[in-house]
Amino acid sequence: MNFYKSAALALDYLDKNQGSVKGSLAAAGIKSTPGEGKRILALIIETLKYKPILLQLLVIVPIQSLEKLTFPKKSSRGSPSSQSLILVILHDLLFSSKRKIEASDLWPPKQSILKYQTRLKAELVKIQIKSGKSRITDLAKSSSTSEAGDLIRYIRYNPNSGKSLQGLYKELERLGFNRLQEPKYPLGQKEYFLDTHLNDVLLCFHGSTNWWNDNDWYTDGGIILQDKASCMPAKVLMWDWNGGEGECIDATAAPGNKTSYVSALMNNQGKLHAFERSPNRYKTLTRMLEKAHCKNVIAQRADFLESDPQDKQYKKVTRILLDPSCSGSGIVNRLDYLLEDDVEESDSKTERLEKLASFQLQMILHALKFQSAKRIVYSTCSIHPEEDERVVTSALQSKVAKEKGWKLAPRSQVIPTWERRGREDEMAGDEELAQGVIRCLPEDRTNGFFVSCFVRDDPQGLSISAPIKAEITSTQQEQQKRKNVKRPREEIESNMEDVVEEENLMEAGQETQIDQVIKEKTSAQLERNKRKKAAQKEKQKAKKMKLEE
Ligand SMILES: C[S@@+](CC[C@H](N)C(=O)[O-])C[C@H]1O[C@@H](n2cnc3c(N)ncnc32)[C@H](O)[C@@H]1O
Repeated sequence: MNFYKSAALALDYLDKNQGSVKGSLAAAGIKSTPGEGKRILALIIETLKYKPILLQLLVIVPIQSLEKLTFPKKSSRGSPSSQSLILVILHDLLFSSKRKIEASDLWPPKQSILKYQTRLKAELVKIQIKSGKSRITDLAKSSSTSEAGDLIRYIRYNPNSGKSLQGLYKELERLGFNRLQEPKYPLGQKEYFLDTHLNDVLLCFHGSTNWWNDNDWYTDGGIILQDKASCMPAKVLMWDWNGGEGECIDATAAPGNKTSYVSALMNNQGKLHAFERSPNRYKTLTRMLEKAHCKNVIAQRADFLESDPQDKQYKKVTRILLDPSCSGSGIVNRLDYLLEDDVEESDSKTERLEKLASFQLQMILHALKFQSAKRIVYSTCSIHPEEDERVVTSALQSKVAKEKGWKLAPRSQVIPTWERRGREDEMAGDEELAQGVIRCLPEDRTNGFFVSCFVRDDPQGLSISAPIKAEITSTQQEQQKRKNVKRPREEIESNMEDVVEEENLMEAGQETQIDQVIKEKTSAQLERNKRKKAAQKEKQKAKKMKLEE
């Protein structure tokens, strides 16, 4: 295979699964000689360094739509996506030492791209001048979000504080800040703009800014430091909310940034039930809610899985936020994770992901049972499909989801203007489902993140079938059993604090309807693992035999 195609395939794999560059070659099924392998690796790493600039160029010169025949929207099986192929070829044309595409002049992708080379080079020079770089290769560094100039610090305005947004603008004016009407990257030290997806509440500043230190706006809870992606679940949850609708639950609340945002979107009125299981984190939650002036939150140190969905106190709950513990793989420092060799790690990593996925599914299935719920947002700060699309797909296929009429909200209700959507091939090839969910990656200037939203029309009008009734009555027994089960899990929470805690996951022999779904999923995953291990062993054996020859 042409080495551009191999590199593009590996890029596709990385975009979908993350992991190390080295691992991506093998995982994408790319066979190469050692020399070739090194060349492909170098091309992938270099392309990733320049990817934001290359994407910027492709907005100005949209090669894929200009050359649809060469670069189709859907690539054939075993071929790389057109975007990745364009990226690796463009890299060589614009940034490699020879500044040329190393392929036959008759190769159609080369011919198509060369048609635009004059324009591409001119636009690149414009970007270079605008960013004040003396050499084109310096653009690689400035495109990295690890450089403060391109990093954005997000500030959420908190209306619960009683302070006005106009007051915040005034304060910023006093401090010498200039509000821009449009996003700009990199931002100047004294510039800011309103985020285009959460425009009325999220302010974007230069990465090195820290004007809030010792400022009353921060100490009085008028602003909250919160990553953009972490604001999305609350925004999606409260879509089309009107105060008279009912109450809300935040099932996994600490440290509480999403809770306080939901509270603000409820105008600090009505009731928001917040669960937090860990005693220490519960303390943090209550401190945080106090600082954020939340008056409508009823916080309890309790396990959400032990709550009774039929309990009278939750009768009015129509919306549930579910942001459970996850691997935290979305919280990454750009390219660092790509360079590590993770072969040794992969087995325990898979196991850990499986445990997390089972727990996450269990949480969703429990939330789906709440009698009046009609909107449930499930989010993670993970970039692994195992914790994201696959968990959502399993939940949709569950008995409780089917019987209670749950489906996935359409894109129009889930921040439709956000471009990066779900991975279709991780959702049974269903484009509509994939469009309904949101993914964020560090190159979007956010943490890696995932947001999905389950909806149903009229929970009150649904008649509860006999098997579901039985499931409901067994819930309390399940809850009692769970209290005695010890389950290990590592957790990294959404705002960059690492927390390792022991927790109950599952214990053999306690089979409920929920556990059955989880078990099915887990055994399929274990089977896959077994096959992978056997293949690895075979490979090692073959290698050893070769050496002995
Ligand atoms: C990812 S963090 C939530 C972050 C939070 N939503 C925020 O934005 O600030 C997950 C939290 O859920 C809590 N948790 C995990 N399982 C739980 C359960 N079964 N019931 C209640 N809380 C749980 C963990 O202790 C942890 O504090």
